[in-house]
Amino acid sequence: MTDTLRTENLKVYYGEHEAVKGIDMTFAEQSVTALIGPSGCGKSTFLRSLNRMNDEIPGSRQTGNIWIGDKDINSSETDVTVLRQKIGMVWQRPNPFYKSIYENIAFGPKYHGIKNRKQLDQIVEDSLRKAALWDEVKDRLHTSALSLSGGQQQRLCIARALSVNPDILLLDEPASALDPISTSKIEELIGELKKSLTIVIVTHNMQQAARVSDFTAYFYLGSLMEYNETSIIFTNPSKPNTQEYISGRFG
Ligand SMILES: Nc1ncnc2c1ncn2[C@@H]1O[C@H](COP(=O)(O)OP(=O)(O)OP(=O)(O)O)[C@@H](O)[C@H]1O
Repeated sequence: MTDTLRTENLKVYYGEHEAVKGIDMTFAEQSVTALIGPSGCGKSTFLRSLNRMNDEIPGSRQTGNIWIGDKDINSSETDVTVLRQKIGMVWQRPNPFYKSIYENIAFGPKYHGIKNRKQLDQIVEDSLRKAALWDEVKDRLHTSALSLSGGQQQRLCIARALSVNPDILLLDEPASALDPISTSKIEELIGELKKSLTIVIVTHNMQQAARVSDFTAYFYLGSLMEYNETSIIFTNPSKPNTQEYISGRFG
């Protein structure tokens, strides 16, 4: 079990613009939570705040709290590198390093001090297996990661995040740039990974949210409008606005 991730009155600003307006959310462990809502409603901004990726955006600032257990991730005691090891992130476009498949996975563990070759080999194999990529790449580990297909590159990026043993994985539209077969592989993988991880996924694809998530949060204009079990959000939402969005009437 990991410590529960929770936000409390979280607000995120870009300059004067309040992009995320006071969100209180608790994420269920070993579950998938989908963040949905029309373009510009603050899903990605909220997601990025969860492992302090917004720190990298000039002009962005935040108020409120993000807790992991009883620790505030924005406290001055937080080591951001360790935080991002524990809360990994995968972006919309696969972004492997310009290195071999092996080195993409070994990079994080090496950075965190693992030097033993056998141990690294094992981590590389385990991570690629967990990301359902091992069988496809085991004979070409030392070729460039850029020689992989887009779908394979995205699973490589998931393997890279897994290599440092995270508790939480943040996925920002991880399959939106992929073909249907690669997309279903990623969805299957999410189903496997949630057995040991807490997953938060931003998606524009309503079928995907319904298929992969246990809980769904509907955002609108920077506010959290509705948050419940996915089966309830998709069959009996409490707000008309949620119903209109999920049935494709806007957004
Ligand atoms: N780097 C940035 N600088 C300034 N404003 C930004 C920045 N990133 C996002 N915003 C603004 O913050 C608001 C929320 O954007 P965000 O990307 O979080 O929404 P989103 O729901 O993820 O949208 P999409 O579904 O289109 O990706 C928008 O008004 C957007 O223009």
